Amino acid sequence: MSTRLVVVHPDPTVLAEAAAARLLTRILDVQSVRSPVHVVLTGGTVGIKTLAAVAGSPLRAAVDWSVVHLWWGDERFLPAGDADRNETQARDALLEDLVASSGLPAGNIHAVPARGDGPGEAATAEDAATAYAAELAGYAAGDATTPSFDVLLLGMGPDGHVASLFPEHPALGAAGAVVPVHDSPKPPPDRVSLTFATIGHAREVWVVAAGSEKAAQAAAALADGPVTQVPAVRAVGHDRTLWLLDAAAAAGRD
Ligand SMILES: O=C1O[C@H](COP(=O)(O)O)[C@@H](O)[C@H](O)[C@H]1O
Repeated sequence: MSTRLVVVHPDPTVLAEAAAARLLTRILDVQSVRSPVHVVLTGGTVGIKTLAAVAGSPLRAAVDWSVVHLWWGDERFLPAGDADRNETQARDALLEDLVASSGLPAGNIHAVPARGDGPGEAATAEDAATAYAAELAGYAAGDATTPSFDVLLLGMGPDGHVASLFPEHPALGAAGAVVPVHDSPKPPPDRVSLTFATIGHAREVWVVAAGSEKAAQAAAALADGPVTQVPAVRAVGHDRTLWLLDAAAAAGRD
């Protein structure tokens, strides 16, 4: 049975530091029993702040990064290196440093293909979704279509979206592992996202969110509101779901 825990931190900086410490400890714990370790990263304010906190943590030296594989829950379908790509922000905050100084193989970074016509790039969000799904399938066991992610991090927007699964959007009900998303209400309009089926296949899902603008939707999700209005309600891990909030984002709860 899946369990849920809500942890509230005083402010976004403490939240990011605590999430980073928790993430590094989770990787270490998993490495004690199996390898490789599969982690899904998120974009967004707290997601990137968490990666910056990992970069500055002494605990990162305890991890064997050579067996850690990094994925994304969603991506903005933009050219490689675009500052708005979740991949670009994660590389700048942490990943380039891990490759340069901590033994993370560049090949363990599994980004969603960028928009373009070069090697490894995709002409459409559909092509990017197909390629990303194939990459995921290559690391899946048995009949699964994706790895059993050890941790899947998700930010949450003020509208309650997670990954690129927005309220009232057809992608909410998408089948398969990965879905191309068009007409996103938050720019850019074209995106690629894991589906809820894939998110639910993760052993642990952690939702990280800060700020008073998130309070109403965090409360609605924790009160099991309708997925069409508050997609974050479907952010549930197979074994465990963690909600890591700052006090402002937690303030809407009873
Ligand atoms: O566009 C996105 O937004 C969400 C949340 O971002 P935030 O800045 O409000 O924290 C993020 O989780 C998602 O990965 C990203 O593509």
